[in-house]
Amino acid sequence: MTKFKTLDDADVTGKRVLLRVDLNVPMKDGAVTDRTRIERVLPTIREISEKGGRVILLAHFGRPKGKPNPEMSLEPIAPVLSEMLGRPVGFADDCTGPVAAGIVAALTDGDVVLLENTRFHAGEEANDAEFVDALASLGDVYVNDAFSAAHRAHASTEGLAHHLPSYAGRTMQAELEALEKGLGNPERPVVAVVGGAKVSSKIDLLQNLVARVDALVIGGGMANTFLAADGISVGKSLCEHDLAETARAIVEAAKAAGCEIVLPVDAVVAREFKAGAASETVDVGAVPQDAMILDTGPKSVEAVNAWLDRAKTLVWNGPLGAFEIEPFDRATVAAARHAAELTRAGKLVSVAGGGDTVAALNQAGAAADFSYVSTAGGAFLEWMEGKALPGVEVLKA
Ligand SMILES: Nc1ncnc2c1ncn2[C@@H]1O[C@H](COP(=O)(O)OP(=O)(O)O)[C@@H](O)[C@H]1O
Ligand SMILES: O=C(OP(=O)(O)O)[C@H](O)COP(=O)(O)O
Repeated sequence: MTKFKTLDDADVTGKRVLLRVDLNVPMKDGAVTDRTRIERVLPTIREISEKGGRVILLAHFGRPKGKPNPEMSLEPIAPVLSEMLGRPVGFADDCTGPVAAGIVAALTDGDVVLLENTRFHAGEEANDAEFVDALASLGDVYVNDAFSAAHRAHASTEGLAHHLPSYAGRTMQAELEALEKGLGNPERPVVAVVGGAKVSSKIDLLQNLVARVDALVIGGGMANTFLAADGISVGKSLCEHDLAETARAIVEAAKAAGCEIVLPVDAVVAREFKAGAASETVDVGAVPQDAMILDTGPKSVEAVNAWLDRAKTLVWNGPLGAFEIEPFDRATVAAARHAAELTRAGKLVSVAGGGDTVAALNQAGAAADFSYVSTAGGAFLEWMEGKALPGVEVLKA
């Protein structure tokens, strides 16, 4: 088991506690559409606040590439957090500089404040020493409760731990314990389902993952890159053509490891990405040039479900389609409900994670039946791959 200091070891009373959380939640039209990540950090916030700590929340939202971007502001999340916590949550529209310093200086014991998106500064992702210093000057203690961002060696997820006494939050602790318990020694066959849209940031980890699982089901936006690498035309679909070589290497690595790669054989396509857009189901070899794949087709879902029937353990990150918009939720909902049924019947250990994956499982009414639902997607897959996560490693020091 991972050994690091937890809140049991921390003296937070009267201290300014920089608490890294993951508030990168699914949102639509300015409203939070899935609150799971917020719910999961409430115990840590409450514990520090009740012990008299001054809670200064650090978080990112989206990928603003080091520049302020009003569309990726954390401001709309503060009132949601306040409602869920049942106490006021202040907001500072910068995470460093005079605005942040002023709001932090005015805190009294037990107060909670959220600072604006750390990724509005290029120093965050660069883990730049000057930016880390600026953040560190706001706190006396650092607590990391963002397991789902622990695969990033950023200033607020890694750098800060070198500067301040550092501890794991309750969610970080619980996630690692639950993953170790559920997947530390998984019963085989193990099936991994990987979909979603973060193709370039997740494709590399598949290379190692294939050595740890018996089948890798590739769906969602991720599948298009593999289909294209196989010479199949995917029209206007989300696809990273420059990763074709990587995709082919993963298929070879899977062959060598005896892992079966399961790719879609049919797809639901549309010409527009909006609710009610006309859609049709076609074989993957017949995707029209002016259309995009927005969901995995029914024949492919049957193949996925057949693999779930054979499996003893499922690990899942990334929806099989653009589930936020009907009817492109069908494959994700069908596979999620099938996995939930098998889990309820005691036939499958099912572990899923990722901000959007959790939202999709909630939408399908399947989340409660899964053996474990992690807040993490990429971090969870990297953990599964056997990789050391920078945000966890630094807490062990
Ligand atoms: N075929 C597709 N085309 C475009 N987007 C897709 C497709 N399949 C899935 N997606 C999108 O993937 C997103 C989730 O991807 P990702 O962020 O990788 O998952 P998670 O947050 O669970 O880790 C969703 O917003 C969904 O709409
Ligand atoms: O949503 C997240 O990851 P996930 O999509 O893998 O679940 C985390 O907040 C990390 O975000 P990032 O992938 O932009 O670093």
